[in-house]
Amino acid sequence: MCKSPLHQFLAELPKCEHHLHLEGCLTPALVFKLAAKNGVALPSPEDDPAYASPESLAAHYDNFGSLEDFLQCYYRGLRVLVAEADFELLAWEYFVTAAEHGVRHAEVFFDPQSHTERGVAFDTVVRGFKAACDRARRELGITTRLIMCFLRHLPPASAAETLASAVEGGHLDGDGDHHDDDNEARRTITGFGLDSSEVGFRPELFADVYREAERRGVRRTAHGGEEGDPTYISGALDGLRAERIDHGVRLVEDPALLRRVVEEEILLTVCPLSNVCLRVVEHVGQLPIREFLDAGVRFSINSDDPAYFGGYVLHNFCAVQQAFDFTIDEWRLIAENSIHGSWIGEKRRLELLSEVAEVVERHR
Ligand SMILES: Nc1ncnc2[nH]cnc12
Ligand SMILES: [Zn+2]
Repeated sequence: MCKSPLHQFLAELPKCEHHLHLEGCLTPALVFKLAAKNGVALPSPEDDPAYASPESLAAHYDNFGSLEDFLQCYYRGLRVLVAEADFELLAWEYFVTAAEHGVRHAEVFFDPQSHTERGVAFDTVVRGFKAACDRARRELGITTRLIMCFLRHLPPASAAETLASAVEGGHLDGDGDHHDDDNEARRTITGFGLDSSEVGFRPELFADVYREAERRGVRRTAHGGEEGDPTYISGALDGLRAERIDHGVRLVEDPALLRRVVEEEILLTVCPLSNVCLRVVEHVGQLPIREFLDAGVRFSINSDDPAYFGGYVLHNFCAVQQAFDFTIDEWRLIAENSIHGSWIGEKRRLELLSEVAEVVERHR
């Protein structure tokens, strides 16, 4: 996958993934398979030549002009997801690949409104994803958390309805002790996120649903500083009391805010290949990853929408290594920070830290 002498070390390094949209794991092969199973008509190749075959669809995925351009393609593909089993299969395929890439803990996003808007029941989506999470724990030894995202291009009232569905289904029930793994695992939905089009859809619009999340002991993250300027990051920290920031690469433009992120130990969930595919930067070397490491900003490295952006998590680790040539000790720090930023209890945290220590010792 990469020519670095550290490749085997990177492959074995236990990873936590925090920024992964399950709907972003919809491969062209799965689009065609589920369309046939569910009798969903795909655009005809005359209308859209990309839909001629899984191969031509994959080629189309390689050429997005911006976040908005990508999101149109992402939402169009979702129509093939209909039954609980479809959501389970989508997530299961991701977990199998993630395990091959050394993922040991995965906190995964899903976008319920993109399904309920099409008439798919909220509980169908959650039950399917939950079944895959349970199977990942049993068969792959991966621990998981589900993070429900609100689509920021839809009105806050729609977010409030989605929150109500989660409450009614009992998916937020739990006693809020974040240090206890059993309590954490009992809540079907661990956290809330905020995604979709960023610029023009300020985080503060969603303050009410986030306040309710906090009241219920639900964890909070939000996309920010992907295309939006650093005020989208400070808006998420102040207006939503977000505990993590997804992407956050434009943080580097505001040194005072960067110092605050270091002091408050906010984790950034950085997605290098996504940032290149969506033209946030021209190449991975332009990302402020070295600056973040040197300044003490905590970050994890993630794949975002791997079916669309040409790689799963190890591909992202390799791209970072090719650009920045980190040492084993620097990678150890990155791995440990990603464990500290995970929404897990103390027992699992210690397990993951010792797995990292063991791999580091073996490769030193
Ligand atoms: N990279 C991204 N940014 C915002 N919303 C998304 N939804 C799926 N991927 C996304
Ligand atoms: Zn994302």
